[in-house]
Amino acid sequence: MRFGRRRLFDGLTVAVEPGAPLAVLGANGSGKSTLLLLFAGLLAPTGGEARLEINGATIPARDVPLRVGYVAPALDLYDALTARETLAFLTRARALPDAAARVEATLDRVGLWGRMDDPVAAFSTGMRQRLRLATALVHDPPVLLLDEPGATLDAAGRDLTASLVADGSRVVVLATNDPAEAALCPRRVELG
Ligand SMILES: Nc1ncnc2c1ncn2[C@@H]1O[C@H](COP(=O)(O)OP(=O)(O)OP(=O)(O)O)[C@@H](O)[C@H]1O
Repeated sequence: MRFGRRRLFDGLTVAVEPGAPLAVLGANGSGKSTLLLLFAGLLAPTGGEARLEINGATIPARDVPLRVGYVAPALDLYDALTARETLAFLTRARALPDAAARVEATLDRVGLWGRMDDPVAAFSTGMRQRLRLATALVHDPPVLLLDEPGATLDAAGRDLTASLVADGSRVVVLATNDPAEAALCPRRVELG
């Protein structure tokens, strides 16, 4: 992957098992966010291809959003929608079953049950981050890509991200500069 003449990484293969989350570490600008964007299929590599394989099967590009939950600080939310409407939109876009119950259970999981009918415009920074986590969880993906998930969260919110990272049923990749978050992961890769 390159930006102009700056090469970030080349020929990188990462195998991550459920129950053994991988921390992606490195200085500011080393490429952590870029790597997660590539994994999420949200950025095309400048050369070659980025491929996501689960149990040896390559996931077609169009299916990657269904198999991956992605959270990053820059992920935009729609201010005009409520939290419930935000997730309802995603359940429709992803044609998910049991949409109403799924939306409510997910908002409960991230601690937004009591505010689910408030517009996102009225949400605090940490509440927005909790809603970002909800957007990554609502389709119950086997892969979670978390870019600095706890940066704006309170203690309960950081416990929530810790429980997501520790969830042995999912493949988790966590990009972070926070040593406490990194310590949740038994495996690490250092960029730069
Ligand atoms: N859209 C872009 N255009 C040009 N350069 C970019 C772009 N996105 C990222 N870069 C460059 O790629 C490098 C890696 O950026 P990236 O955001 O992946 O780093 P990071 O490790 O996540 O940093 P941080 O710890 O600050 O979040 C930086 O040098 C950055 O300037």
